[in-house]
Amino acid sequence: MTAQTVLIVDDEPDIRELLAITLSRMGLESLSAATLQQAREQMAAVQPDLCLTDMRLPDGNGINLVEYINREYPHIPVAMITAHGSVETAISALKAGAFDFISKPIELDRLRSLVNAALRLNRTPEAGPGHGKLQLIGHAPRIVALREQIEKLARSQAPVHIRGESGVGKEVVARLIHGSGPRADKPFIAVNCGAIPRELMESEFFGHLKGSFTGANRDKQGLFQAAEGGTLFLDEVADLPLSMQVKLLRAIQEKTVRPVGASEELTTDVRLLSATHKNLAAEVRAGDFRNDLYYRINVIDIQVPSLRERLEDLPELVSALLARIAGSDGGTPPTLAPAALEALRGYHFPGNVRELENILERACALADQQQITVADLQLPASPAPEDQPARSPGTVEVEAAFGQLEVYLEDVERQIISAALEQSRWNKTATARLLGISFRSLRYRLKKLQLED
Ligand SMILES: Nc1ncnc2c1ncn2[C@@H]1O[C@H](COP(=O)(O)OP(=O)(O)OP(=O)(O)O)[C@@H](O)[C@H]1O
Repeated sequence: MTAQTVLIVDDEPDIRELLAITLSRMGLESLSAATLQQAREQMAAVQPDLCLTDMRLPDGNGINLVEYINREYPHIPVAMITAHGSVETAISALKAGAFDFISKPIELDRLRSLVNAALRLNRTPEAGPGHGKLQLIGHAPRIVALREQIEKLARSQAPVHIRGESGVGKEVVARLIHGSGPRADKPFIAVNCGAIPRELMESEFFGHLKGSFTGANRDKQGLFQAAEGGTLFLDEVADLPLSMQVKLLRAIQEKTVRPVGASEELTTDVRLLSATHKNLAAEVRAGDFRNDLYYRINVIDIQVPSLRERLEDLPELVSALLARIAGSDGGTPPTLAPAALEALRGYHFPGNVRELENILERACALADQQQITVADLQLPASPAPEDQPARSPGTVEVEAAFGQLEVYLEDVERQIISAALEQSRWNKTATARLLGISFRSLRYRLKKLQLED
């Protein structure tokens, strides 16, 4: 088998040499480039298995190279070498599509584990959401797009924050990101941050030593240690008390944890995924969530649509869920009478897929025959108008546009672009990606709408 090849892009010969020696000890070949231009040429000529790039290059910066590789060679992982303590660069690199980053001075152990993880990516033939038993059911355009996003994110080590109402499948998404990536054979540990008593939080996350507090009768491993090499999924992360947020931030920044009662810190290698049904940005504005932690965990942000927004998936979800329910009883799945499906279509599902699952489970128990009727569903009455979910502020006001359609549309466009810019922290590349338009198109619109700074 021919050795795998790594392209090293750095203008400092010493660093190139150090990296090349380490890689050759791992049985890998390396190529080097001192400039962006040389890197592009090498990429075209050789198509390496991994690219490691420095941030500052004589003819541009490493982020440009990350973007270029992602566009032209999306199957080749690229990692960024960042200056010590340069959080912004690391986060920009991850947002631009880098699979991971390593900071200077380069620790060789960390380099080896990064390289191994990157090379494992190319050897994960079954990679891709949906492998194994777990599946994101549905074919609505937003679910199809989400599936593609999961596949991409599975290849990266970036922290991902998953937003969405209760029961939409945020944990399913997190499990798929983990299960489709290079950490798949390592643990996936999910924790509901709202369910841990405050006084036990530190010990739950970081572990404790026997005797470190009353009731600590033996050493206990924390969640970080349990997730070592794998993924820690912080569900309902907005519910973390502020005191714990500081400690978590430190653990993420330093990649170390200290069990309660221990004097030594332990290094950790854990990918963080998080989720909440709350608006985390609003929690930050209200002072209930630390801005610095938000910035760290929300490097990539994805939204899972509510069931109301993808009702076209109802038939597929219903039959998959009925099969799942029947499977656990060992029987043949019942079917849904056409009127029952219609009734479900008219329901607003505040609890989303989880609620659908519960409704069907109850209906299966109630149904006399193999077919579920409207009565078996026992759907709650429609909520009073004041209980209905608030209409989105972006709702079209048809009459306001009469006589001034262009002005109205530009105003809508301005609001959307401003919100996207804010969400992407004014990173234009990320904003264009979020909106699904090209960078050039975004620049044109910013000028047209006078949003340029
Ligand atoms: N697209 C989907 N495909 C298959 N099953 C789904 C899907 N979405 C949700 N489910 C199922 O719905 C239930 C709820 O999903 P999950 O726990 O992932 O939701 P959640 O958004 O994390 O909820 P919460 O906010 O309450 O933690 C699970 O049983 C899950 O298997």
